[in-house]
Amino acid sequence: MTGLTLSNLTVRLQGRAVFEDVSLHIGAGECVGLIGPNGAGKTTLMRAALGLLPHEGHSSLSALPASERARQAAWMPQAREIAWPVTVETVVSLGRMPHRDGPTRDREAVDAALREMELTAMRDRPATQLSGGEQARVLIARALAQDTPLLMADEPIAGLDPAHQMATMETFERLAGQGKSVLVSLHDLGLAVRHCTRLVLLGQGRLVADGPPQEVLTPARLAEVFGIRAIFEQTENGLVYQPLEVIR
Ligand SMILES: Nc1ncnc2c1ncn2[C@@H]1O[C@H](COP(=O)(O)OP(=O)(O)OP(=O)(O)O)[C@@H](O)[C@H]1O
Repeated sequence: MTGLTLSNLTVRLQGRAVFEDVSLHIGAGECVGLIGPNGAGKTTLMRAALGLLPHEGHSSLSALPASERARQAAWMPQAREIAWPVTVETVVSLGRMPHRDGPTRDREAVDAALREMELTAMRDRPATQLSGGEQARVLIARALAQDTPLLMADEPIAGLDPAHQMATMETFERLAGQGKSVLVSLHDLGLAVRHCTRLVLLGQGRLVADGPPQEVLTPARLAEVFGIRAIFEQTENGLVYQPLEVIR
C-alpha cells in the first residue's frame, strides 16, 4: 500500500452525516494539511480512514488487517494526556510494538525519534511530569518511532510554542521529502500554507477544495467556509498569511 486512498467516504453519527462522498489520494512524498472550521469533520475523517469509525465508501487503510495497518500508518490523536508515570523513552518505545525488527533497529528508531523531537535530555524523566507541550512532543516522537509509510496527526502542533510548532512542521515536511505520506490537521493556516504541499478543505459536510495552498485558500472560500478575511502575500521569505477580520 502506498499513501492513502479514500473513495466516496461518508460518515454518519447518530443519524446525521458528518460528511459525504469524500474522495482523495495522498501519495508518497506529500505533506497534506487537513483544514476546516471546528466541527467540519477533520478528526472524524481521519478516524474513519484508520478504520476506527464505521463508514460508507472505501478507505485503503481501514481495509487492511489491524496488524498490517499498524505497520502502514502511525496515528497521533488529538487527546494527548499521558496517564502512566513511565519514562519518556518507554512511551516512545511503544511506537515499535507493531514491528519485529529486533532490539538494535528498535533502539535506533527510538533514539532517532527522541533526537528529532529534541527529547534526548528528557528520555529518563517520567512522562507525566512534563508540560502539556512536552507531552505532545513525546507522542509525536512515538509516532515517528513507529516508522510507517503514512503518518496521520490530529492537530499535533496545538499547544506547542512557536519554535516547536515550526520545527514539528519541518519534521513532517522532511519525512515527506524522504518519501513518506503525511496527513496533518491544522487550524494555523499560516503554518499550513508554509509547510504543506497541498491542502484539503472540509466544510459544510463535504470536501470543499483540494489542491496547492494558494488555490485552496481563495478569498471567497475563506469568507464562505471560515467567515474571515485574510491576506496571503508571496514574500522573499515565502508565502505569508495574515488573518484580518471576522466577516459574519
Ligand atoms: N460520537 C458522536 N456522535 C454524534 N456526533 C458526533 C460524534 N463525534 C463527533 N460528532 C460531531 O461530528 C462533527 C465533526 O466532529 P469532528 O471532531 O470530526 O470535527 P473537527 O473538524 O475535527 O473539529 P475541531 O476543529 O473542533 O477539532 C461535529 O459536529 C461533532 O459534534
